[in-house]
Amino acid sequence: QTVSVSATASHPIPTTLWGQMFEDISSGDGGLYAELLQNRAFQQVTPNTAAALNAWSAINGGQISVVADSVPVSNSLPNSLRFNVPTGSTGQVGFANSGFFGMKVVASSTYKGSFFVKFPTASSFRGNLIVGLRTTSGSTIVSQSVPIRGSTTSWQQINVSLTPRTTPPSTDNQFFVTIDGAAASGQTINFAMFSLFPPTFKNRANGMRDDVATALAEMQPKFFRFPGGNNLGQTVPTRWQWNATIGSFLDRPGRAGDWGYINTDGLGLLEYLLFCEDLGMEPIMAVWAGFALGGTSVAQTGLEPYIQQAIDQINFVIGDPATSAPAARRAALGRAQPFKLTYVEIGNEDFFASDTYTYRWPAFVDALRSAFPNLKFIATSNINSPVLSPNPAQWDHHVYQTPTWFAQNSFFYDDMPRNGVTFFEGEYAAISTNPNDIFGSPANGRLTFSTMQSASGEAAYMIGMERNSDIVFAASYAPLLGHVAGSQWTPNLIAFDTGNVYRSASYFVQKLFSTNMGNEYIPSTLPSRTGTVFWGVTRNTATGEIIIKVSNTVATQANLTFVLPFANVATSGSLQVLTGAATASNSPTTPSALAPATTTITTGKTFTFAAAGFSVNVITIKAS
Ligand SMILES: [NH3+][C@H]1C[C@H](O)[C@@H](O)[C@@H]1CO
Repeated sequence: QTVSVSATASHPIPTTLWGQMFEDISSGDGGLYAELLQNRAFQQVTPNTAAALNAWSAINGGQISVVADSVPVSNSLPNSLRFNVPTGSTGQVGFANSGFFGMKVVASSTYKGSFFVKFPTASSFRGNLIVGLRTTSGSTIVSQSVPIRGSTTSWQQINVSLTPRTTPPSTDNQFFVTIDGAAASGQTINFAMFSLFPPTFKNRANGMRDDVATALAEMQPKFFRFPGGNNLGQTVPTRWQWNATIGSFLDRPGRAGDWGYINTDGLGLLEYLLFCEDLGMEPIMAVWAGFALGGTSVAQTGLEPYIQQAIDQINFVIGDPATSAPAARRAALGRAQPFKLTYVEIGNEDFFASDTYTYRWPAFVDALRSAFPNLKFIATSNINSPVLSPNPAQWDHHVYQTPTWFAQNSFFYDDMPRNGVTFFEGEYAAISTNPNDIFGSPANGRLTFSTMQSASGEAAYMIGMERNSDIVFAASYAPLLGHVAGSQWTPNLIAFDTGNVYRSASYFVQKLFSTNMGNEYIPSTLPSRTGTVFWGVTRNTATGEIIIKVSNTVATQANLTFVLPFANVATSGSLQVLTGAATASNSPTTPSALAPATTTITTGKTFTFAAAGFSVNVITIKAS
């Protein structure tokens, strides 16, 4: 196959083309968000139930229960941990938190802990709490003594700073609080709002888990879609609400998330926005748009308060503190300057409620567009079905399919009309090899981790989106992150457990495209729509490099001859290649089965290239 490359670019590559979609789907709390304690503030639990004590356990006979405190630590956090030392206790008595499937502890790292404590009734007790980290088998890793007294009947915040000298043998570790049982026999002490942070990404307070955030940063993503996805809201009262996710932890009630567990909302709107800036990403921010996934749509006559809440959410991001209360909240939290925001998504997957989207879309867009005329609003129902008014200028298209589907739909956007409407491929992934049961179980073809076959199929589809990036302005694989021990969805771009991060085959494909984007598209001989090998050419005008991406989606090697029209073409270029067996994948048991390799290849005005079976290739050549 000969590929003739054009001398002139057809269109600029949008700066936002490759990015990340994020929602908390076993990926926020216990994942990207660095808080180590699970159920840290007993949010949204029913007092006096075993479930309320999730992740908490007693030590040496300590009696613990979650109670609705008569004087809670804050209005948003009505529950406390009631700790009673049985009379006749001996030895250290207390309780522990098991984190999210344990917690990673590393020597010489400093773990910053805090909690609130009070005696519900005054007593003459004076003594010390021992606060620290221990292995699940009970041996202390590091601890600190904290004096308390029974006269403290109002909430007192305690802060500890724990720096272990040794690294424990595993991640089976706990945070603990104990007291001398004999000295404290019969005492009752209340606790609230625990928190324990390891060192975070860029050392941000209330920040991100360093190894996970580092893996995200390595992709050099250009946008970040948040906070959902489904996690926008299963019911109207439990929807994501921006104002419940900012400020002090004491003011964040948490919510029942859409994936079967409580979201602390410690990872909130300001944390998302700061993370966008830390990684050089533009936000693509969703507003809840009157449809709850459980099936409820707010009636047209009842939308106003939710539209106002969306306006306030946007004002928190870009408003003027002098004229907008939500913007003044942002300034009071230390950020007077507005954040960069171009795109706002109206809802999520509203094809589940197209009938009401026909009135919800105009209600939100008309109000938001008049409040923020410079923003672009993305519709989330099926493209032009139903027809919406006003006609959306941006659509969010999602597709989960087989590897073959992606290879066969590399030309998905080639036939779209060029009429000013642009597209956000907000979620796409090859998730099953079974076209008759895409969302089924692993026994029925569902992928647990992406494979070389799925990643090369996705690459073929991405080559198509790059070719059509005059109308595709952004695309992101989904879901981005998932905890291997408790995920609601597979495959994820990045899997992680308590101590490790696993970069998938698809992760390396996303990274290859995002770190080798170029800034203009160079047309070339089109691949066959029904073929199995796909290629695309871009140029980086700053470096004078031609970037050729090739995806071979089948086992047989593909031989290509490239013909470049440029006067000067380097005789050698760099090749970054990800290749392996069709079913090869990176997983906890085979964490580095697949990794890109960089070599030098012979290039020139005309050169041949052999694309290995099941391979994704990026060739970079100096040319002018
Ligand atoms: N059902 C998928 C589509 C939705 O937007 C996401 O929350 C889910 C996983 O990426």
